Formats: sequence, C-alpha cells, structure tokens
Amino acid sequence: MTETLAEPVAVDGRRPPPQLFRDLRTSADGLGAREAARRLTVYGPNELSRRRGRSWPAELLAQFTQPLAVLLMVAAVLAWFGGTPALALAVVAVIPLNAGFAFVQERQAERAVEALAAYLPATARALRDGLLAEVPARELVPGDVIEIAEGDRICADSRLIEGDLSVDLSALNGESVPAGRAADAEVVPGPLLEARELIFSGTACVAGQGRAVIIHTGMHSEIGRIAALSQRGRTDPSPLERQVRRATWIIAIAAVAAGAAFLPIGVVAGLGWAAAISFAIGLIVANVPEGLLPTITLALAAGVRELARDGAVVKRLSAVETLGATTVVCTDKTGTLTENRMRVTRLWLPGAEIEAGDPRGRRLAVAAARCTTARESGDGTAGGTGDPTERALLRLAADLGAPVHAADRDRERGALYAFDARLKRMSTLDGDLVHTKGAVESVLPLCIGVLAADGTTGALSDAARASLSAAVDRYAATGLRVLAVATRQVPAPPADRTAAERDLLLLGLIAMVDPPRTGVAEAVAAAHHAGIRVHVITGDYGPTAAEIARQVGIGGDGRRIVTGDQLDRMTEAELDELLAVPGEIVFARSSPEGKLRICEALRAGGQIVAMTGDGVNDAPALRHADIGVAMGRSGTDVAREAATMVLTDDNFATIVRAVDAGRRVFDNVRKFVLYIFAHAVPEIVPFLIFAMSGGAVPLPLTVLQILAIDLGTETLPALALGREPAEPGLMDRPPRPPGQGVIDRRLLLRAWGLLGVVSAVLVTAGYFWALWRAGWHPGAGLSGGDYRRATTMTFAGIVACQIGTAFAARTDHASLRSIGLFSNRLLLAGIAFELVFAAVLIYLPPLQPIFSTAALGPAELAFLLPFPLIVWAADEVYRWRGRRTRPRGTLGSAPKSSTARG
Ligand SMILES: Nc1ncnc2c1ncn2[C@@H]1O[C@H](COP(=O)(O)OP(=O)(O)OP(=O)(O)O)[C@@H](O)[C@H]1O
Repeated sequence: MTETLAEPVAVDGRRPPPQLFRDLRTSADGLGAREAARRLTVYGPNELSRRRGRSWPAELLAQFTQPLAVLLMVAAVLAWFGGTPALALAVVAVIPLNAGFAFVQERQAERAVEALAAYLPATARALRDGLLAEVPARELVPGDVIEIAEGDRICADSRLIEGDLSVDLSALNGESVPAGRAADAEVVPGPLLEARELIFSGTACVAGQGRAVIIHTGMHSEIGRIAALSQRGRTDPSPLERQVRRATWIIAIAAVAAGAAFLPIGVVAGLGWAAAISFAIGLIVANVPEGLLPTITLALAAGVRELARDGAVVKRLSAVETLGATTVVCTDKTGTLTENRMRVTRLWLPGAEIEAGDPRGRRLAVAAARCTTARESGDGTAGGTGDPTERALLRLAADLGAPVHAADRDRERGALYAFDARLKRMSTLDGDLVHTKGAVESVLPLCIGVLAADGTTGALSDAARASLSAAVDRYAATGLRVLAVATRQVPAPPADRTAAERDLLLLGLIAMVDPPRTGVAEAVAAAHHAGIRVHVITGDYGPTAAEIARQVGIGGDGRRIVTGDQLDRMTEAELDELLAVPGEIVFARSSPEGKLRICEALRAGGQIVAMTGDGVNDAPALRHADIGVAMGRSGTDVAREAATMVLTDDNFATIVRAVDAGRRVFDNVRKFVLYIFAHAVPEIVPFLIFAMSGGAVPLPLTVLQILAIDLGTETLPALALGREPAEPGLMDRPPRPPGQGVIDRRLLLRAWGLLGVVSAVLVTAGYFWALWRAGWHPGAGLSGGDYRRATTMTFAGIVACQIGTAFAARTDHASLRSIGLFSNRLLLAGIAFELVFAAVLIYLPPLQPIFSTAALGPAELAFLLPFPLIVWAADEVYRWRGRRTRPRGTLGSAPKSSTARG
C-alpha cells in the first residue's frame, strides 16, 4: 500500500465508522501485520515520552542544598574564620564527596524502580491479518482494531465499533463514577471526553465488552496531550525514610549541641579559641550521619531489584519495608493457591451422574460452552485466551464431539450478560435460547424445572434437589469447583438481564478440578513459621475452598468457613471479634465489598495486611491493604494498577518469598545503622577525657582523624552490611510489631551501651598505653612524635574496633558461626579497603603531618590485634544471652514443629 495516510491528528474520530475506516485506511477486520509494522515506523511507538523527573544536574544540585549539606557548609565557613583553613578545606572536600555519593545511590534506586516497567509489559488484543492476537501495547497503531473487555486498560484513543462498555475515566477527568460508552451511541456535539462513542488511552474498562478502531496513539492521544497528568508525582517518603530522617535530625541536633558545649569547655581546658572551634566542628561533622539516608534508599532498591527477579514486582521502594512487617495474608484461591488449570471431571444430570467423557453430557456441555467468552485454540491445549473455567467448558464440549467455535458463538449471540462477581453467574442469548451458568446457589433459585438429557422436562422435585445437593457436597468435599447450567427457550429477545434469567430449566452440574500449585503447601508452612496468618477470600463455594485450604495446610485444625451472606449480616464488632480469634478463616462466596470490609477490619485491629485480588472490583481492597497484590498473568489491568505488588508468576509462594526479602532488607538497614552508630562513643570519649581532665591529658584524637574514619574507613563496610544475606531463623520469628521503628531502644543500647563502650575502653587503653610508653605522666609535656604515635593508636584502635563491630553487626541474634565468617564477601572487601585506607594514612609520610599520624611498630600493632576479637566476642556473648532468654517462633496459631534456634 503506497497511499499516504492522513495525519492521525487530522482524523476526526467523531465521524461514523464507515468514514472513519476510510480516513484511517482500515476496516472492521483491522490491519495486516505488515501494514501495522509500516505505520509503527510512521507514527512511532504507542508510548508517552517520559517527562524526566528532574534533569541530573538539578538533582545533583539538590544534594548540595540538603539541610545537612548546608550544615557542613556552615561548619566549613566557621572553620575558615576560626583560623583552621586545613579543616575548612577538608570539610569542603567532604561536601561534594557526600553529595556525589548520595546522588549516585539515589539514581541507582530510581533506575531500579524504572526498570520494573520492563517486567510488566502492557499488551492489547488486536486484529492483525484478521486474527485476534496479543500485541504489545507500544506496537499499536492508528487503524488497528482492538478488543476490549472488562478489566482491560485502554491503550489508545479509539472509537467503539461494536459493543457497550463502562469506562473509568478518572485518570483523565478525575471522575470516579464509571461512564457508559457504546458503539451505536448517537453522536452529539460537545466536549471530546464526553463523546459516548469514544474511549481514551489511560482509562480502563470496568464492565462490558467491545471492539474499537484506534484513532490516536502515543503522544497524539488525549492523555499524551495532558501527559503531565499521567506522570506520577514524587512518592511520599516511606515510614522507614521518615524515621531515619527524624533520627538523623535528632543526632545532628545533638551533635551541634555537643559541639557548642565543647567550645567553652575546650577553651577553659586550655585550648585556644581556634583549636576549640575546630574540635567543636570536628564533633559536629563526625556525628552527623549524612550518608545514612541514601544508603537506606540503596538497600531498599537492591531489595526491589531482587524481588523482581523472584517474580514480585514492587511499585514503591517503601513497600519492601512494609512487606517485612506483614502479619496477615488474605489470598484468593483460584490461580493463587491453585493452578488455575481447570479440567472437568464429573457431570451431574437430572437422574444420572456421569464421567466427563460420557456422551450423555453433550447437551449440558454445549449449553455451558455457548455461555462463554473465552477462546480455545484449535488443538485445545495452549494458545487460548480468557477465563480458565470457560476454557475447560470449551474443551469439554470439544471432547464430547460438539466443539463450539468462538467465532460462530460470537456471531450467533444475541445478548451477553457478563459474569458478575456479585451475582456469580453469566448468561447469553443464543438464537432463541438463554444459557445461564454460575454458582449453584445463584442459578438454582432461577430454575423452575429440569431438562433431562433425553429432552424431557420435569419438575425440580424434592428427590432431584436432594440428589443435587448431595452431589454438590460430594464434589466440594474433594475440592472440585461446581457450576450449575440452565437454559430456556424465549419467544422474543428478553428486555434485560432480569427478564432473561428467569423460569430456567436446569441442565445439570459440571464439576472440575483445579489442583493446588506445587510449592504452595510449603509456602503456607513457611508463613505459619513466620507468625503470619493466611485467610482465604474466595468467590468459590465454602466446602470447595475449605478443602483446597486443607490441602495446602491453611487453617490447621482451626479452620472456619464464613460465607458472604454471613459476613454481610455481621456487625463491625462481630467481624472484629471473629478476626481477633486465633485461627484461619475461609471467606467463601465473598463479594468485593466483603473483601474491603475484611481488609479494613484487619487493619483497624493493627494488622499489616497483604491482600491479593485480580478483578476490577478488587481494586478498592487492593488500594486499601498495606500491600495490595495483583496477579501479573491472570489479573486485570485495573487490579494491577491498584496494587502495590504484582506477581509475575501469580504464585502464593512468591508472596511469602517477598515477605522474607522485606524482612531481610529491614534487618540489614538496622545492621548498618548499628555499625554507624557504634563508632560515636569511641570518638566522643577521647574528647570527654580531654575536657574533663581540664586539658591535663592531651587530646587523643584529631579532627581530621575523625573525618578519615567517618567518611573514609567506615563507608564500604557499612554498604556491605546492607547486602548481608538473610539471617538464619529470619522466617521463624514473629513479624515485627507494627509500631517498631528501625531505630529502637535495643539497637541504641547495643550500639552505644555495648559495642560503643567496649570500643571506647579499648581505644582509651591503647592511647594511655602509648602515652605510658612515651614516659608521659599527667601534666607533663610530650614530644611531637610521641604525641602523634599516641593519637595514631586512638585512630587505629577505633578502626580495629569497628572491624569487630562489623562482624558483630552481621547478625541480630544468631551466632557468627551459624552464618559463616566468609559468607559476606562484600564485607570482607570493605574491611580490606578499611585496612588499606588506614594504613595509607598511618604509613605514607606526606599524609602523616596532615592527619597527625606516625608509623606504628610491631608492639603497637600487637596491642591492637585483639581489639576486633574482643569487641566481637562481647557482642557474641550478648547475642548468646539474648537467644537463651528470648525464645523465638512462639507466636501464631498454626501448628509448628519446634524450630532450630539460630
Ligand atoms: N465464567 C464464569 N461463568 C459463570 N460462573 C462463574 C464463572 N466463573 C466463576 N463462576 C462462578 O462464580 C463463583 C465465583 O467466582 P469468582 O471468579 O468470583 O471466584 P473464584 O474464581 O471461584 O475464586 P477466587 O476468588 O479465589 O479467585 C465460582 O465459584 C463459580 O461458581
């Protein structure tokens, strides 16, 4: 085709379909694959060109205007005017170093989140060469004919040419009430967004089904024009970030206060003003934990990246942290606990119960297969689309020698009353026959009789009802899903759904298996070990769901079934009470509203809730849960958008793995916070000794030495702690209490009270030992060389102690032996760097005068050698005692074998 196309912007989408087809050089059968490829090069991919958040120079600049950076600048200015230009220069050098570091880390984190988009490719169903195919949304072009069904995201501005839809336009106009759209709507002039025949990119179909021809794609679409609207704003800081920011500030203020307090003390103790100011600044600079926040962001980003590799795409960094605190998982059944691969096994007909292969079931099978919207590929194995339940019905009909072809079915269909999760049934009008299928409780009340396999009709006798309900119970007890199928002949097309779904004749029941997924039982056991409760919220029948729950180990012996009706009748107080009792619950025949209520009640009870969902109606519950979990494969686009986490493999086990990862990331943040906080004590104590001795003891540590530790030797080991593998027993302990912050009393006690104090004692001992060796006594003077050797002992002592601290910080309660000395290679590299860095400052002659260092001899090194061991051993004893007094894995309701302790 060589004709040039009209510019897509010039096409008037409000013309009737025949003219529109002409303008767009297409037809109701869509485009050919080759023409589509050609148009793709002309119009470009169907994407919104990303408005970059901020350009990198702006972002880098922002790092320099952070309050803490400003604090450092003020310190530099003070140092300059205080007469210590060397210190001023050192501090000035620190600022870009820090800013650069933070900038790189934040960029990396951002990139990790951006890369997630690649894990969730958006697709659409388009007609190409006359066949319906799954096409990446970015390859859609004007002229393509797409099919849209409930739950789909609309990927391009299009005109409906077939069907009725209800669309959620909130992304475009903020209106949350869905609007009706129809192919045959009358064209009335008015605002484009209100045109009843048009649908727009970025909106979602919440009900109905139809076909549409694409008019505009990418940046030519309405949403492209108002692209700013679709760009997500800056995400709120996570609770973790907020906590750390607060802690950073508290520490910064404390450091400034300590520095200010030191000033007069220093002067009184005999330091000149200049020296006193320089020390005060040193204290401040040393103790402000500038690097903490970016390091945490990076740890979260690493967690997000790992999760994505594991099949869980998390949309917000902070979700990683929330995941770790999860106390309750509410999961649906079909597809998450089970394989979502249905196979019909048994049929119940009025008067007979037969195997799926029995030809007597043909009429029932055909009726059910006509009442579907799914498609099954020719060979009946792979390549079909749509609801697995319906595909099982299509296969059943085919196996019985009466295949129902999707194209014929759709052509002959007079009306479709789509599956409604509340009604739990759907119906179609095929010629003069209404076909209805759905949950037994939903269909049976609409029936006035039965239609036997031989074509005779009869009453729904008590005997028939008894036999039917016995069959339902029997099927459900083995975990089979049961559908009732009914039919009716109508003289004229019914006016609406209610008119169609009445006076039906029951054809029979269809029972199908959907076996539990492999690995789910293990994942449920792991969740129980971790003190996490698992409730099932399903649309399916109670006993069926309960049996599947039993098979995967949910509920142990305390499993209860609560039906949707029972839930609706419960007051809030009753629901709270129900959820407060230990044990796990199967919520059967649940409605989307019920799901939302359960979620709210659990959260009100202080639980951290992860909730799965896949339907359009699940979106509110997904948004409300702490972690909304949508299915990447079977879920609707609407659910995926509402969720915080999308499972690319739809597997329950992945949720548990994500909780595991969340816990690990949270733990690791605590590890490096512990490590960074611990060095404050041995750095401050020397100043206190100097001040309290009134200057009789020479200052044990210089300002530049402090800076060398905080901004040099410490950095890499701290980063490496953020990548520590999971501690043994991580998933054997109960979830952390929801209110527990990352920095709690226990952490501070361990950092300052234990690791800090032990280090301070050792470091001070090293300093005084060096003084003693130099023949010093209180009040006596000291030669420059001897003084430098003594301060070097303090400096090297702190470095040595921090090596011990690093190993101690690797676990929260487990022994170092249980995780292995060499299991964190990054940390070993970090410590090697730390040692080389310290050695350079101590032994490189040009640096010695700057950092007031002197080469240490074998005796001094021998003195320092046990430092790491002593610090580590002290903490090892502390953790050992903790393990003895704090038994783990004692929470939760589920039966559990006693677990190994650390
Ligand atoms: N395509 C369908 N047509 C008619 N009825 C259906 C269809 N799919 C499901 N049903 C009926 O509606 C009930 C609820 O289905 P729904 O899809 O809400 O939940 P589910 O798939 O059984 O479970 P879950 O909520 O765990 O995914 C089913 O038990 C079945 O009886």
